[in-house]
Amino acid sequence: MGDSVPGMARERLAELLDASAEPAASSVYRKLPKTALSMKVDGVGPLRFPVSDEQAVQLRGLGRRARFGRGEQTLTDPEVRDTWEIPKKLVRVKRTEAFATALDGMRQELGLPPHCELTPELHSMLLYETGQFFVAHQDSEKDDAMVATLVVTLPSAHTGGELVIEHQGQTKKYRGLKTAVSLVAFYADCRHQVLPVTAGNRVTLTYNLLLAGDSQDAAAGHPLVSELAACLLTHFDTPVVLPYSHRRGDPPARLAYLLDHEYTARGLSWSRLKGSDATRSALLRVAAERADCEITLALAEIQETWDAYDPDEDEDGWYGEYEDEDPDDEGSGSADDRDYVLQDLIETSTTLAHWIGPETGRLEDISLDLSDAEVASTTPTADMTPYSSEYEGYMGNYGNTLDRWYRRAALVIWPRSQGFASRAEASPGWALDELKTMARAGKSAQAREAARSLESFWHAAGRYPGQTELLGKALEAARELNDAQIAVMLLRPFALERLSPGHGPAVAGLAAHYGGTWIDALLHDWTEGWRPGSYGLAKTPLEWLENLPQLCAALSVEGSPSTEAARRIVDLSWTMFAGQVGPALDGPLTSRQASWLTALGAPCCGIIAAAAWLGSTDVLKDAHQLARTAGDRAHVLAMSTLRAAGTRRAGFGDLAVNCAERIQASLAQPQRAPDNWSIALPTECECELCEVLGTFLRHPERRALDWPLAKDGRRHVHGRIDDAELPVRHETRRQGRPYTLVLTKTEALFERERLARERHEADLAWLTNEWKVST
Ligand SMILES: O=C(O)CCC(=O)C(=O)O
Ligand SMILES: [Fe+2]
Repeated sequence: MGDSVPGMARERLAELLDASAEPAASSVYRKLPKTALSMKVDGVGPLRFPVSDEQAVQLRGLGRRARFGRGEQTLTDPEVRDTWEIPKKLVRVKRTEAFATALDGMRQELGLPPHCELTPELHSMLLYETGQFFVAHQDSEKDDAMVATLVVTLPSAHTGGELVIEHQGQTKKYRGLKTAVSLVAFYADCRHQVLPVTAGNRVTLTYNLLLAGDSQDAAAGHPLVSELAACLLTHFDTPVVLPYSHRRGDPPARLAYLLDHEYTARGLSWSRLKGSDATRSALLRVAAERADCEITLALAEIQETWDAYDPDEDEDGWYGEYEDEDPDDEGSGSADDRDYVLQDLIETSTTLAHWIGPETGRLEDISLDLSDAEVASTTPTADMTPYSSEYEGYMGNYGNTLDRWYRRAALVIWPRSQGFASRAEASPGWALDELKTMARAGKSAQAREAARSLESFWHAAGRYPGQTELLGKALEAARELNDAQIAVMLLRPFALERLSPGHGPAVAGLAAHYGGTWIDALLHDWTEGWRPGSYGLAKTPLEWLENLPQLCAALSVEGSPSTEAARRIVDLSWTMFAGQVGPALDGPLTSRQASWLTALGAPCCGIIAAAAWLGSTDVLKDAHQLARTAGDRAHVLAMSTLRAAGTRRAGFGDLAVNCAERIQASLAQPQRAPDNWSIALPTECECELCEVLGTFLRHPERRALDWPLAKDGRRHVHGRIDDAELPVRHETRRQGRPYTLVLTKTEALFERERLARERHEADLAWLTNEWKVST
């Protein structure tokens, strides 16, 4: 089977389930000789077939107006139901073998498996005289086992009185006979009615048909089961074709078969599956069992991205030229999802978000991304109704796209032999607990083998939600498994910035157990994402750096390898921080730079405090070096670091002194003369335009410049002024060709310098008070 075509088994399975969904028939008919049944009614005696007018009159004498149910009530209303009901206790029916045989044939035609049996339970005997009827209704299921109704029409001369049965838009009509018994059985969800009798009398017996045998077992004998099981075996035995290559990978780890009805997380349960889902699930459960697989119910989040367009959109409207000052029009449409024309499906992503825990039987949150090779469905997702959608105008990568989000229930199936790995991928926290429990119970070899089975996907563990808790569990399991290699495998996917002070004792324990070299290698792996080119100073590491002192304190067990680990963590943190910040300290201070550097104060303070506490002199030396970098940016960083530290503290002394000196030097500079309008342009560009701009800006008296300049030139000059946040207003006078760029120096030039002096004075006073810096 290893060389089957990938994906074929999945498609076949979906086709088979498509065919299975509809029972062979929803109502079935049999005609029997009048000898198939004999009856006696107390007060009338044995009935003779066809039922004569005289016996009909006698029956009517015993009858009472038939009731019908509506909600909780039982009512009589001749507008709804006009028929006589003969009290059941007066009625004796004897059914022959022929009757039983007919019923078994009907069972089969209704699509119920052979090991199941339909047991008729007499519900009522009814007499419809000329003109009587029963309007359309659905029978209530009076018994949990009731699946259908059987109507037996006794032989009698009559016209009209047809039994009309509807199901899924189809209508069937059955009529009674004068000389034979007719049987009609129909599923309980069929609507049906009795048309008015136009002549004679119609006499019927109605039965509840009870299904014996488990409804899940009901699928056991189904002819499709063995083929479905074969599809599963092939699916789990056929290597997938890897995307973007023609190489074969491993066979799929699981199969998720998407169901057709909607379910809420709360409403998801085997016993409440709707319509065709119930039939298909019952079949797949039996097939999974036969193929030695495990199966559970899950909820999937699906996102489809379609290449789409809006038929109403005027094409020029999107791409028309616009002047540089005009705001860029947002391309997102607001029209209804169904107004767009779908072209190609670009991408689908399917994630399982919840499932019924295979062991607990309770709904659990999980997060498992499925590959296309792991998903099958009979109804394509595009035929369902999305719960949300979003249209995006031209973005560069594709043309216009329409994203749609759906929620679908799914049956998730995996080979029992891979049960641990398969479940671990969906809920890694469960897996880690399980490993710990196994190891603690003395089943070390088994636990290690189970842990090794995670290797192929465990690298993704660092992306699961709830990292702090998960890392805590991984640290525990890594210790219990008592195997240095497996421990690294379990821990490697996490990142250093996931480590919180709460993890300290566990890490200290691991370092003591597996040794300094081991923990060093792990820390190296954990900072993979910190190296240049990975990502900038994202939010999490910044906050994490603030808490470094607490983490180091938690790690520092006297003279143990974990104190070394703490030092190493501080080293790595400083290298990352300095690598990111150092090169950015050069250049003018804009408001954007200032707020970025201000936010870096607390993280920088975290590193210095931790380094001071651990006595990491190299880090401290380096930090002070960085803070002494020339320019306003380094000063802002140094000041905000001191502000974060709050008051005089070990490790920060040099920094405070250095800041104070810098401020004093700045305040010693003469103030700007009130008529000096000279502004420096940062030297970043040496083009001709910037030369003109620079000359104008430097000029101590000139305040305004009228500059005829074409669009591209104007845009460049705007850019320079805005980027450096210069106190210069720029406007375009739209007259003549080219337009004229009008530049005007503003009063902000003086105001800013005044504010800067004030800030310096305040900072100096604070440094003198809090840090005891002598001035
Ligand atoms: O008399 C019949 O044919 C059907 C009666 C019926 O629908 C009922 O009793 O619910
Ligand atoms: Fe009925």
